[in-house]
Amino acid sequence: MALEPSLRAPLNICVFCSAAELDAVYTDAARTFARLLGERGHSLVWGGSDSGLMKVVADGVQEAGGRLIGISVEFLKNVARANADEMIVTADLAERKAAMLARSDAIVVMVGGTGTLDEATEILELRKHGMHTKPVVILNTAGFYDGLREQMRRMEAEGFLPVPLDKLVSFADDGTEALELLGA
Ligand SMILES: C/C(=C\CNc1ncnc2c1ncn2[C@@H]1O[C@H](COP(=O)(O)O)[C@@H](O)[C@H]1O)CO
Repeated sequence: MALEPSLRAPLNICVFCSAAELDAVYTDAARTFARLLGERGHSLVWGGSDSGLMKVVADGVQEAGGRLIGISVEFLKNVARANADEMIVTADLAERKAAMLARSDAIVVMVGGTGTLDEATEILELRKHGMHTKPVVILNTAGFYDGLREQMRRMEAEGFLPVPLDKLVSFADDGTEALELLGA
């Protein structure tokens, strides 16, 4: 049975998402998710930048009262958000992904490009090998990840995955479902 919101422990939720400026179909969904996250007292762990969807999510969490934990990287530190509650600067992308995972209780993958895909696949690969057990949810706004889900189902059906797909990752249609899947 799901716990009442007031009884749920606040989580550090890591969000991977696009650094690009996007259509309202994506920004509206990101704003809604970010607001829920902040209102429920969770903290956002994210790439630290103040651009694109990353900014939309950080703004939404902060405006709703949530904490911001940025994990930037040396070559992008000049575009890091100024008013995050914490900002860590790592030496390179590999160190950054490790720090993001270490600081998080759960991971949500929102719409994004190669940067987001790189982060998502690394986190899933580590989970596959039992290097962590943190839940990973793909927020499939407007069916953006339908193709990826199809590909992963094929990997599972044809024996490419050593663990059942549903033990590796869950897909959510919106922010409410994503938090529900995390019990958050
Ligand atoms: C505004 C400028 C650069 C900002 N770019 C990024 N800042 C911080 N983190 C980034 C940036 N680009 C990629 N990342 C990380 O990858 C994910 C987004 O990548 P995508 O390819 O846009 O999906 C995101 O989760 C970040 O952690 C100057 O041009």
